[in-house]
Amino acid sequence: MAHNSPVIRVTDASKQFGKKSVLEHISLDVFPSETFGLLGPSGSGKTTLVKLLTGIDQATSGFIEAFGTPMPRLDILSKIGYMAQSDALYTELSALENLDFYAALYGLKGARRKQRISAVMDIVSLQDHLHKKVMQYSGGMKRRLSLAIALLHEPPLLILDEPTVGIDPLLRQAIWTELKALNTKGTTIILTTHVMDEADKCDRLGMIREGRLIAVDTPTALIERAGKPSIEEAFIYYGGVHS
Ligand SMILES: Nc1ncnc2c1ncn2[C@@H]1O[C@H](COP(=O)(O)OP(=O)(O)OP(=O)(O)O)[C@@H](O)[C@H]1O
Repeated sequence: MAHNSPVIRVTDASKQFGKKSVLEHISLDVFPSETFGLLGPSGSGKTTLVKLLTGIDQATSGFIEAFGTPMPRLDILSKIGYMAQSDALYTELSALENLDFYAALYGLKGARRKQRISAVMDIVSLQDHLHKKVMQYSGGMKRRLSLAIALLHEPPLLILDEPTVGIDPLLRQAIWTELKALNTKGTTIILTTHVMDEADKCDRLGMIREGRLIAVDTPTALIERAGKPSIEEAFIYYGGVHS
């Protein structure tokens, strides 16, 4: 892993909603070509943090930089592929019409647009459902289409909020193979997950508990430090079951 300039730098970032403190003093660097996983119990602040990274939301205090530029910045958005937890799809349109819409937003045209749409639909195994209306898609198919859209413009940074929820194990494995291939080509990936064998596939993990980043390291080092035999048990340990 090349530890040159970070793709993402979070410096002492906190986020409050009204009086409620959701993220507290988060500092974190994510480096080029890393797969960085954010792991933590439900409600711990993972989605809030990824929204700060994409510039969708702003920190109450502290700094977020992407590609060396303070966020939020509109021109940085083209470098980020974001897959939100709730799908941003037009359900009354077909998958192709959705893909065309996002391709136009990203400035993909002509043969290149066609080629990218075909490539991303292959990755998520939805080629046979290209012309189907999204309202006829299952929940898992919608997640896969959302992932396809995030990959469309080949962004150097992918931010994926629970990308494989509702996706069957075989396809999940295929998607991971693709994500790892993108990693090898230089794409940086930040994702949130609850799935333990996915956490294990990350180069590094950040464990969040009650809005605080309590541990950041490789899965192996986190397991060793917790003195537990598996990521699952280390997760429970860091998740606050220990006193
Ligand atoms: N817009 C908002 N206004 C008020 N509170 C919010 C808002 N967004 C999130 N929260 C609160 O912030 C906390 C963290 O939420 P967040 O969605 O970041 O957690 P999470 O770790 O992603 O959870 P999950 O794994 O269940 O998706 C929760 O208590 C949530 O209720």
